Amino acid sequence: MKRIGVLTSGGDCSGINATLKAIVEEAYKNNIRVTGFLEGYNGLVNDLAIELTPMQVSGILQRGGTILMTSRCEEFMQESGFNKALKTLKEEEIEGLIVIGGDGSLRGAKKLVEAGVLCVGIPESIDNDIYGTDMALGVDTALNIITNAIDIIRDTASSHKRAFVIETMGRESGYLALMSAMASGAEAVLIPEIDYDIDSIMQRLKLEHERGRKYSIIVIAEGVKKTQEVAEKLKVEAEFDTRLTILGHIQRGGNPSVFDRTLGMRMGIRAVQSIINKKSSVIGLQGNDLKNVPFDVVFSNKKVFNDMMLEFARLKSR
Ligand SMILES: Nc1ncnc2c1ncn2[C@@H]1O[C@H](COP(=O)(O)OP(=O)(O)OP(=O)(O)O)[C@@H](O)[C@H]1O
Ligand SMILES: O=P(O)(O)OC[C@H]1O[C@](O)(CO)[C@@H](O)[C@@H]1O
Ligand SMILES: [Mg+2]
Repeated sequence: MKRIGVLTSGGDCSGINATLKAIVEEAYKNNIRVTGFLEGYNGLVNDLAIELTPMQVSGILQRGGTILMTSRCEEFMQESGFNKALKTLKEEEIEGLIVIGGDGSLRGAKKLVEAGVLCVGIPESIDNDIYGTDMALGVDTALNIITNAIDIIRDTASSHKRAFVIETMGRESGYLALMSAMASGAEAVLIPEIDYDIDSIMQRLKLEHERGRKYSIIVIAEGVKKTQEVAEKLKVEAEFDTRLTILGHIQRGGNPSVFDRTLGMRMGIRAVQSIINKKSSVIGLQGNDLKNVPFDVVFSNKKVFNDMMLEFARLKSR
């Protein structure tokens, strides 16, 4: 094998650059050269190719974002764009492709496999909504940022006797909200996966305030789509001095945690080895081990919370 390709697609996260460094170094160790496609699938559709050498990936390990840039590419989802992507892979003499991205990007990778491309996916998305891996790349860093932000908000909430409604990202997944609520000791959490009862939450919080609690933190996953409504209710009906913080894109940047650096490097090395062994699959972290999970398995199952997390969510959502 002489040359492999790599691209990063969908929302970025921290840990991608560490992964790219490991991919290039592992490939060079095996006398394989690496082409980086810029801007996700747009780089395949429009042949935006660059040579990635060990020199180019030195000093990037600790940086957030992706040096390859990323995008959401509509054209790739259409037949004409997809065919252009196949043509690029042929013309650039790519013998295997590594796709680093979220569930959408991996669906794209699955289509490439079905079209005969040797392709390995690295699950990367702060949403942690990909079946077959306990953790996607970037989740741990995002959780650390969110938990740190909630700790900071707690200081001001407690000084002012306020209720704070904090919205996390995650699309349809409540993973970030639930885990950060647990890690920060939030009083309540609302996620799309679990039925919630806002009136009962308000009653509980009011009772706690009567007993001496001076502030409340309510974490809401963006997928619930009720953040404004809940904040308004707390203000008007519960008469809490309420503030709303939407954390937004600070959840997606910053230096990767040690966990994401090492996860990315391990997944990167495994991805190159899988390409060499001609194993099209998604690299999943299961327990402490990496596994090659077939694309079909990834997309025929839905990621769910374990019983303990579900119990915690139920307790905090009423
Ligand atoms: N079903 C699909 N078939 C082919 N390509 C797809 C498909 N879904 C998504 N893609 C490609 O992957 C790109 C990224 O997908 P998407 O916007 O869903 O992000 P993602 O990879 O899930 O990452 P994240 O959700 O973390 O932002 C799309 O813009 C498109 O180019
Ligand atoms: O950066 P964009 O394109 O606005 O996308 C935001 C979305 O991407 C994610 O950060 C990752 O999928 C989601 O949590 C969020 O809903
Ligand atoms: Mg996604």
